[in-house]
Amino acid sequence: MGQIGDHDTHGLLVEAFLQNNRPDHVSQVMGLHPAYLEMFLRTHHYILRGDGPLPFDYRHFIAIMAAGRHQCSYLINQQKQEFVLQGGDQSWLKGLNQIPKKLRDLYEINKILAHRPWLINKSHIEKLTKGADSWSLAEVVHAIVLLTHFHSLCSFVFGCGISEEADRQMNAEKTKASPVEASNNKVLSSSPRSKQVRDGWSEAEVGVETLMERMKTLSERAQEFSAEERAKRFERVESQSVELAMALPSDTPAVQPGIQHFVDDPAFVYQDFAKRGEVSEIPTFRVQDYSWDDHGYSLVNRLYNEVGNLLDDKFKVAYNLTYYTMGGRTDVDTSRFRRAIWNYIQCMYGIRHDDYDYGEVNQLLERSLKAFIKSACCFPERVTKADYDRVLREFKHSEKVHVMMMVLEARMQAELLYALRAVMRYMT
Ligand SMILES: CC(C)C[C@H](N)C(=O)O
Repeated sequence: MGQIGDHDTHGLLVEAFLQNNRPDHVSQVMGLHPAYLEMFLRTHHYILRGDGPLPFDYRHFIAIMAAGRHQCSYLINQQKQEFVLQGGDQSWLKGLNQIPKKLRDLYEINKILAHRPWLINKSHIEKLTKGADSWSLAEVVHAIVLLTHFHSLCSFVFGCGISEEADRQMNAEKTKASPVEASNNKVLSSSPRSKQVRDGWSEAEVGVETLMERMKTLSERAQEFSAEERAKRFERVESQSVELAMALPSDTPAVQPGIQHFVDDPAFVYQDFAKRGEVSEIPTFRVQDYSWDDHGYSLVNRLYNEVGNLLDDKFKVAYNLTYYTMGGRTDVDTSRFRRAIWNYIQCMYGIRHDDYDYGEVNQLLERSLKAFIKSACCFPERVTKADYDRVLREFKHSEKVHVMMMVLEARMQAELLYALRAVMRYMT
């Protein structure tokens, strides 16, 4: 009596979770776009807590492995708590060498999907589904959805400066410094870290006025180009993205001691699709041959009940959401700008929309914005709050968050397209 038994510890954890994590930082920031937040949370809760082939402890551990690819301690800690709440075996939290072989086997596609999704092929799926302790196809699809969801959520977390704010808040609580109000303003407040100005990031921005003029001109003279010209323009944007890498900070932070047991082969990182080198027989991924709408969506639905629908709703909101505003101006048709962002993101993963003129990407997205988007997508762990503050200066916070939300979704869709195509090829 009076002792805290296992059951009580469990109760305390539940309580702590409810108090500390709801609403968590991610929901607060996404709350700037309620229509999107709703779709996001529906999927998030369903894949972690809803009906599905994978046991709950597996789901949270997969989330931890995924967040580990970008060293996102914020998400890792959150998912560790949930893992414990679900009664997960705590010895797994000692690291990857303590987990069942079946989970360990997933690590290969975790790595590939996070950084070079074009490398996934049907043999990866085959390996998982054959032999002792193997995965069912439904389980593989559930795992793929979890992996891609958490990889891209890392982009959002770092891209919006959420992790720095969460860390600061934790430190403040530890040292009993002034209580940090978890308001949106605070979450997005400026960080003292990383004051240095990086090459290519500091270039003067063209500004909203010019951007609006360019969008207008583009819609007035809707030009038709030949298929070859369109392909060439795609390749140009792709190879320019390689040059952009020069301007990017190349310092991957060393993996923090607290999470390194969840990270294997941290040196495996994004490599430009255009520089895929020896494996260059890998062709550009053409959306006309395999698209979310026509192929991915139904495959997910078939193997993992309703999830195709949930993802579809989420992609649609992310792609179509608009307030017809731009940096304080109203009644603006922003669709060209938003499409340029979405297609640029997928271009970095070698995905081409055949009917799109990639020349628009260069007209509408300036170098500093491209560099920021590329960082947030491919190297989120390198993005600092200061980077967030420096880009898109004339835009509102909610608009920057809007861009990050597109980064999350376009990236997730890109990873999913490659993964699902591999599943489809394995099945046929
Ligand atoms: C990303 C933003 C420029 C989007 C814009 N505020 C819109 O409502 O469409």
